[in-house]
Amino acid sequence: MNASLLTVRGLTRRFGGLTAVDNVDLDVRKGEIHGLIGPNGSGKTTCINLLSGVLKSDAGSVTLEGTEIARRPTHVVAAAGLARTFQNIRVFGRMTVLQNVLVGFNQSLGYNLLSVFSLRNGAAERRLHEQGMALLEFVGLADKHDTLATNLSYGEQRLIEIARARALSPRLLLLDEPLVGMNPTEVDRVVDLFQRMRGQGLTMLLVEHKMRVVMSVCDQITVLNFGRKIAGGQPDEIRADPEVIRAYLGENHGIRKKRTAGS
Ligand SMILES: Nc1ncnc2c1ncn2[C@@H]1O[C@H](COP(=O)(O)OP(=O)(O)OP(=O)(O)O)[C@@H](O)[C@H]1O
Repeated sequence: MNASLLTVRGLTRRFGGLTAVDNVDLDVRKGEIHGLIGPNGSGKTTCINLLSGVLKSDAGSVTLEGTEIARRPTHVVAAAGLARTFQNIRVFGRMTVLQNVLVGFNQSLGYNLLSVFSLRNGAAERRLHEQGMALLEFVGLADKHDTLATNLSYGEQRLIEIARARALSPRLLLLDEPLVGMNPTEVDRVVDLFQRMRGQGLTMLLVEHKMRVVMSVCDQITVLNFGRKIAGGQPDEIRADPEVIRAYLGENHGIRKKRTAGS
């Protein structure tokens, strides 16, 4: 069994009288794709926001390979090796695809944005350009590197986000509903990408409602309901868990219909 990369104990966050994340424990092992699932409003995105430093927890510890990152600012968490994508796509529409990825390097290496974009000077800039192109090659967007991001499809913009997150050279990548709004071909493409990223040793925590995908790509799954962890285990165990079926899987087919677009 691989060592734990991310160890979460007693993670708790309240919004007024509502405990959105309630004493959650989570272990994400090195090299695995770990699914975080549960009904709408069960606390998944709040968890991702707590882990990535976007929100501060009220209680609990979060360690990434031994480094405590709970309640630390986002840039400190990113520097510790945690990157994320967002439920609502965040690309810079008026920048080219490559420039969007280079922004990721800017965050990770402390490069000055101007020097990142004036890719004409020294060897460092050329190297950066090559690394950005390699990331685009990996996600299948190299031929569109010079296109404005706004002109790409929804699914392709999601790939830009993933490439940009990888520019941080993360040890753990948090993916918050990366497949929302994608057509089946795009879904298959991204699932293949996840598998190739795992093949390269990248560890991922995946929040996703598409159970076909979760059950086929995840090594381990944690299930939340009303902010609490109700189950954890391999896909087969989760699929057969009566409480998970009652709380979530039994009604899963209706979930996407109830949700509003892009939420
Ligand atoms: N900023 C906030 N202020 C108040 N309540 C919030 C806030 N963010 C989330 N909540 C509440 O916390 C609970 C958990 O929400 P969260 O978005 O984490 O659930 P989720 O499992 O990600 O849901 P979904 O699958 O719909 O994305 C919900 O009841 C939600 O309304």
